[in-house]
Amino acid sequence: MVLADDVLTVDIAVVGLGPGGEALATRLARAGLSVAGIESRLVGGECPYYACVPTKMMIRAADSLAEARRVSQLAGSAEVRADWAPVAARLRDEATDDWDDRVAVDRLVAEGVEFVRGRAKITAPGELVVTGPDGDRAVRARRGIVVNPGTDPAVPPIPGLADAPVWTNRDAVRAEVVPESLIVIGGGPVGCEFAQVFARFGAKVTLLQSNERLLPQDEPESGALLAERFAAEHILVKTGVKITACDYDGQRFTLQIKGAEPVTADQVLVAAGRKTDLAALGVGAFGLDESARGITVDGRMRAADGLWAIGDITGKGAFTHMSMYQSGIAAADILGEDSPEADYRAVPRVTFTDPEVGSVGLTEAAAREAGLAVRVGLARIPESSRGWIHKVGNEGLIKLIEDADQGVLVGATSVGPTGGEVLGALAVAIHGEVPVARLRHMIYAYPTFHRAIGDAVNDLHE
Ligand SMILES: Cc1cc2nc3c(=O)[nH]c(=O)nc-3n(C[C@H](O)[C@H](O)[C@H](O)COP(=O)(O)OP(=O)(O)OC[C@H]3O[C@@H](n4cnc5c(N)ncnc54)[C@H](O)[C@@H]3O)c2cc1C
Ligand SMILES: NC(=O)c1ccc[n+]([C@@H]2O[C@H](COP(=O)([O-])OP(=O)(O)OC[C@H]3O[C@@H](n4cnc5c(N)ncnc54)[C@H](O)[C@@H]3O)[C@@H](O)[C@H]2O)c1
Repeated sequence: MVLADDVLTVDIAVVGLGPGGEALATRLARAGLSVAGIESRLVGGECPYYACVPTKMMIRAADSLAEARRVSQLAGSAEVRADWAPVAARLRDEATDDWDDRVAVDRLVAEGVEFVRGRAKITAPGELVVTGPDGDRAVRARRGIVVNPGTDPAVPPIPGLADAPVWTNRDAVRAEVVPESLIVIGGGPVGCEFAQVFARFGAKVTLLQSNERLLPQDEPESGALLAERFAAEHILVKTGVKITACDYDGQRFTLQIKGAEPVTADQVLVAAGRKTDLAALGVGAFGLDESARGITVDGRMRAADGLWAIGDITGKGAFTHMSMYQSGIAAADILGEDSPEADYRAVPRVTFTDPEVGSVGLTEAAAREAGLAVRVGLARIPESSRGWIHKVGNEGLIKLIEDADQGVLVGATSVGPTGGEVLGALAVAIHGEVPVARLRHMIYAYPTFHRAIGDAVNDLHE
């Protein structure tokens, strides 16, 4: 790298070090390129500090409480007293180093990446200005710029909401105590995961969802099943609601709801989706539309000549595994390596509620909308041998979507106690285009949860 006139000149600048950006900067530096890694908050991004890792630790703890509470129906008796303190300590000490990225920064620097702390704005192709704690720094990237800026929590434009001390996911993972009562706004993956965790730790939870169902990106059967479980755990779910105002009196929050009674709680958690800001990133310098929600990329992650984009911003699925997948493809393109282009036919996603909700590929509705000759197969986990043996906590299902013309699966859902793990087999079937006829003659181990896949295959019908 060359420093001239206070300009940091490198081969590649990586803006935003989420999971994919961090991996990409490291890989390019290892390959011998000079790389500037630019991060305004924490190296590693949302996933290790505010999202996947801390929330899954919370879920692990909450699930252990739920299992202990099931003892009375299976194995005697157990007295369970929830305590948030070990969870808060684990998130602070084990997961996030008290939300400190020193270890990650040192690792990056040891790999040869020039780390720049600050917010980058692209000013021209190959040129950026980074505004950091010590002022502005110019960066020139000779071969191009990779953006991995992720998203921020969106707070809906409800009067009074933005001014009140509501939580987003970034506050909820730092909670030192569980509120006595909690309103969760949003019934997507974030809202559902947090609602169940805090309810299992004793909060009286009300979940307000504008859509008619929970997890609207998934099959309707999944959301319905989750709603049943939430009801059994005394989580009050209201769907199809329109929140019209938020009042905060210094202690309690009251949300006004159109055509219904207001709801009051000690805390509000906003989990209503994510937002992006392409103007702040300056991608207009490459001729891109800065009012768009995301950045369109080709199969090699190219957004323009000298600009690559990876992660949530590409709109291909807001998951860490997507960020990492696209990171590998962009790296291969930059390094001139031979690599297949991106293939999004079998994108898996898992919401880690209990039961876990996993899905891959197309939903039934999406397959029909695409004009495919759809056949659907369904198997209920409680009706399977393993489900019956498992007894309490056995809710779940397998739903398969076949393209009958091709004789292959194009979509699948796996809900159940290990729904996310069972999903692996279905992702292989879709990704590998395994003929349904072959799946029908496969041997599924007895008595596993995944054996229900065989039942769903046998159920495939128009
Ligand atoms: C509560 C929650 C739970 C989740 N759980 C899961 C899960 O279990 N599994 C899963 O696969 N996914 C999960 N996700 C999604 C996952 O967190 C993201 O998909 C993942 O972090 C990948 O995002 P990314 O690579 O696009 O960028 P991010 O992780 O969002 O990182 C982007 C980084 O870029 C930085 N940045 C942005 N703009 C600039 C700029 N101009 N200059 C410098 N730096 C900048 C930001 O500070 C940030 O650190 C969850 C999300 C949430 C909110
Ligand atoms: N396990 C995982 O992989 C995981 C977990 C959490 C999040 N994520 C990813 O993070 C992203 C963000 O998740 P999310 O759940 O925040 O967003 P989302 O967009 O998936 O869901 C937000 C929900 O909030 C509802 N909503 C929006 N405005 C509302 C309002 N004013 N009142 C009531 N409800 C309202 C919507 O109907 C929607 O269902 C998703 O793309 C998801 O894939 C992944």
